[in-house]
Amino acid sequence: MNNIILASQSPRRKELLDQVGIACRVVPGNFEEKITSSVPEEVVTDLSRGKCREVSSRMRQSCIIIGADTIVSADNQILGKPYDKTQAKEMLLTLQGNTHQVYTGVTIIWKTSKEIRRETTFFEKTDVTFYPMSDREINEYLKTDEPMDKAGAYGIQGLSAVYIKKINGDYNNVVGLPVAAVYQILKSASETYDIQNDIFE
Ligand SMILES: Cc1cn([C@H]2C[C@H](O)[C@@H](COP(=O)(O)OP(=O)(O)OP(=O)(O)O)O2)c(=O)[nH]c1=O
Repeated sequence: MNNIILASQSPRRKELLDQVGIACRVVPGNFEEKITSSVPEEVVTDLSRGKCREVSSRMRQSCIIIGADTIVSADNQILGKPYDKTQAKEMLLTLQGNTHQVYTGVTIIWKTSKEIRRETTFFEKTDVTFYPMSDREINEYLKTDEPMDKAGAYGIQGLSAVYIKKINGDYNNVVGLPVAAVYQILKSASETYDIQNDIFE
């Protein structure tokens, strides 16, 4: 079982897996992302499970499917990707000068052509502290379009890096995938997998 499917259109997640030598194929999901809880860890674990199961249900060969979801939790609010620039500005005003949490939920499914053999879901949390941003800086950042496809309306890996004072936790988790935790889980699963019989021992 080494055919890995990434159930995500996020280019960052694909880059992170490529970076560490985990070869995968992207199969974009059709899962409707609805936030049904106010508890951040529940939101990301539920959405990652939904994305992963939806893609899994369409796979007809033995494979491992990875699904993920990232949100920002700040000031008792859950911030996903902004709908428009006005909402992106509101998000950045909330984050600047404060510490918030970034949660990524990950679900991994191991399946044969016939059935699911194993499913694991977990989440990682990273604290991110922003320097204060002036109104001019926020408006200039919004002109770049970088915020629009990212939870919390910023990309730590991009131009907004100049506003990040410190982080506590896994950096890659903020970018969209805690790739070290994913690798550790794949490694321990492969150690218990009986390739002859297509089962976990
Ligand atoms: C906070 C933060 C988020 N992000 C990104 C990671 C995710 O791609 C995105 C959150 O949206 P998600 O819904 O988690 O993922 P996605 O829409 O990009 O892809 P898919 O639903 O197909 O899996 O925000 C960054 O790239 N940098 C950051 O600093």
